Amino acid sequence: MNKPSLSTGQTLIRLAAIAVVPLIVIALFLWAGGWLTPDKLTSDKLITVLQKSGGEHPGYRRNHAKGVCINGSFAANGKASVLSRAGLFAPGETPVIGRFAIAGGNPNAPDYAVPVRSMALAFYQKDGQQWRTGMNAMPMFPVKSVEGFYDLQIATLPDAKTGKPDPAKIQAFVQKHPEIKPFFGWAQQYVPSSSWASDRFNSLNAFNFVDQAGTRHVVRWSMVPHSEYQPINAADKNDSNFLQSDLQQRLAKGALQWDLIITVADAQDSSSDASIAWPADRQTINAGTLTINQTTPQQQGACNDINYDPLILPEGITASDDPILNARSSAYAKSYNARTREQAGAH
Ligand code: HEM
Repeated sequence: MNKPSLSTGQTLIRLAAIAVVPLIVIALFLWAGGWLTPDKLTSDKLITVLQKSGGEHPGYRRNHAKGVCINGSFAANGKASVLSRAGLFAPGETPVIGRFAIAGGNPNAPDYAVPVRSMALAFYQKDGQQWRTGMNAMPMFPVKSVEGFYDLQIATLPDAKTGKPDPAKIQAFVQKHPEIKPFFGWAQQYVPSSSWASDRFNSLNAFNFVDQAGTRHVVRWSMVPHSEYQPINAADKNDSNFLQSDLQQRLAKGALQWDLIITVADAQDSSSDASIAWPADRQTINAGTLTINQTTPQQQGACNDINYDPLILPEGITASDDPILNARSSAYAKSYNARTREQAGAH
């Protein structure tokens, strides 16, 4: 049976419908590639600005580039199980592979030149799930947004003429991101310790702990050192790797320990703004003790192949609404892909 032929109008409508499909596909590609939103802060932009600030160092992390691997275990006392059903909080031991580092993208920076230090940990639960966390030795993050982080890198880039950050740019930054004032106040009076062993490391970002009943608790956490604080001294400045030397000397004498302290938010505490420290009177729970007994150079150590993505979480811990968490996750993946590709010799 012959089909009735289409009128010119019907043919045009059908052709237009067919053309719409590839146009939608092209638009989706442009959108996914960021061409429709050139001002959007992508992980590429974050990594590029970190490289501008720390320099190009193929094979190294794009931030916290200088560090060492560490090994040990976490002994849980069971007390944090009221907040989270994650396996690692039940009484018992969980092996840990971690990393100490100093902030910044320069793997050759002298240890004394960088006041901010970090501890990153991967906990390996019996059920195969992992908890990865990166903590910094500061009480609050300088900024509350990803844009703030990006702007801060730009504002603190050295001026071509003076070799130092331009005070006018810093002033303009503070006007746009006034939340940085408490951080500057802290930094002005802060005297770094003479050892990673005596640093207190803080999650800064908030997360949710989820208990057996499915109830969420907004928390932050800290690793609080057993070793006593000693301020950095003149002799430390003679050794550009004094933190690594100190760590080796201490571990030769015995293991180092920290308590994992969980801080529970009150209703008025922000879960999305890491630039605000929560008041000191908040409920805390000591979840157990971290013991570190071994260190290895990062290039040969197990931590080299670990991306301490803060969103790798076991059942019982979930991300908060802090927008910095997603940005961290995607920037760390970019950095990880770049450095492992470079280490494999494929530039
Ligand atoms: C938008 C904000 C941030 C960006 C773009 C960013 C970016 C990065 C990048 C690219 C790395 C290197 C990752 C790798 O190659 O494995 C890194 C490392 C690190 N960051 Fe961030 N970061 C941000 C915020 C934070 C915050 C809020 C903390 C809070 C504690 C933090 C703690 C750390 C730590 C501890 C490391 C070292 C991890 C390790 O030893 O492997 N960062 N960051």
